[in-house]
Amino acid sequence: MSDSDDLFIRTDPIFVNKELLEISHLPEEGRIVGRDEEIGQLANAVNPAIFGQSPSNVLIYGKTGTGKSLCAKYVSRRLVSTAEEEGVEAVFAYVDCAQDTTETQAAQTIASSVNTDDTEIYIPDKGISTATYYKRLWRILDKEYDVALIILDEIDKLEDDAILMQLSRAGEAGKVTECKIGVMGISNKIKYKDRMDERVKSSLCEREFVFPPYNASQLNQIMTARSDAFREAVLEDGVIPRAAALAAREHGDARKAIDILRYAGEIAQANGADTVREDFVVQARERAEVDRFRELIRGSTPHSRYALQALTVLSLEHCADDLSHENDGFRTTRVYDVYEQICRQEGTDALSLRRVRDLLKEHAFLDVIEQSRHSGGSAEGSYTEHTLLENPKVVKDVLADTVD
Ligand SMILES: Nc1ncnc2c1ncn2[C@@H]1O[C@H](COP(=O)(O)OP(=O)(O)OP(=O)(O)O)[C@@H](O)[C@H]1O
Repeated sequence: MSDSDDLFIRTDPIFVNKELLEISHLPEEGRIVGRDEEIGQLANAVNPAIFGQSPSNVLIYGKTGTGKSLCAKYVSRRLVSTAEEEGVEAVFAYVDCAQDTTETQAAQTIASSVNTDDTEIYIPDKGISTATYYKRLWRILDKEYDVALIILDEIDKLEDDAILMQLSRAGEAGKVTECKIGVMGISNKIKYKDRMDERVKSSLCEREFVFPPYNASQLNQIMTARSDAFREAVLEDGVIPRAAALAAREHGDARKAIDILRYAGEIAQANGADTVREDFVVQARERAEVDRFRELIRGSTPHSRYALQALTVLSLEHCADDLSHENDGFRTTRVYDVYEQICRQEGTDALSLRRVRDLLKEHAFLDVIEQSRHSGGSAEGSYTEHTLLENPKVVKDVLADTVD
């Protein structure tokens, strides 16, 4: 090959604006689809901030990829700009509690994100006590703002409730006198609230919202709103409807629907195809599923993974027996027996049957497994069966890869 030959393709034949399909991409207002009602409700809860009054504390629940973080940030941004028009100084801070799991880290993140040059208050990355971070945070808030909204995303990942207690009581306790504080907690754990301290619960959960999974038509609109990521005429007509139908049937997760679309484009690229075809969507979906599953598992506790591993062991044995090709379920007590064996192998104490039942429920909530109630007749009463929704071999590999 001579130097005058082209070794590289000079323009991307498939994508023209691929950022629109990246995970980190935050859609603008016009691209948030199908969440008008939820956005309206959230806005209503924090609306008092515009009159300089306390916003309600809210807790947002919903499965992964249902737009919780997106809508919380969107409403907060709009609140800050509308408040400003009304002469109210508002601010919002976003904390990813999966990153900032300790009280100190979360307090540091909030303080540094609301800080301004004018305060002349210094918030170091580390090296000062939690109490000092709080003191500086309260001073900044009182000095600079009338209202502060604190978004705590993946709130269930916090080590304890300490910061929730501080934030929800700062006004009452007289630590902050000028600034009103509102907290927006976000979680995809249905059981999260049960773990909260009663006092925190009563102040933090003034309003609760559940974001439902997206249906096929909403996913279709979400993807269509980003189809300008592709070059003109590259996306074949059936691609988005197919991706939307698959994603809606499985989980209603917008992030994964968008991943499927991006992967389908990448597969077209890898195949040197001129267009993105419907059959690429099916391959893309498989890749997106493994990714999705890996992400769901990464955030879970060791015991939550052992419970899942137990169900995987049973499912694999069942496949090996080849009793039937049907995906049969396993009763909680059977899963629990295998879970206990796994705990012994791992050298850890098993949790109670009740806790393991809750862990399985969390997996069901996230569509990793499916639960069904059965009636065993008058002698036996009713019982629950658990079925793995993913391919057990994939689950096994992903679990084996996952370390804390
Ligand atoms: N209604 C929507 N319109 C447009 N894009 C959306 C919508 N909902 C979600 N998305 C896209 O999916 C991504 C994931 O959404 P988001 O982070 O809000 O989900 P989440 O419910 O907070 O999920 P998780 O619990 O996993 O954090 C967003 O960054 C956005 O790109």
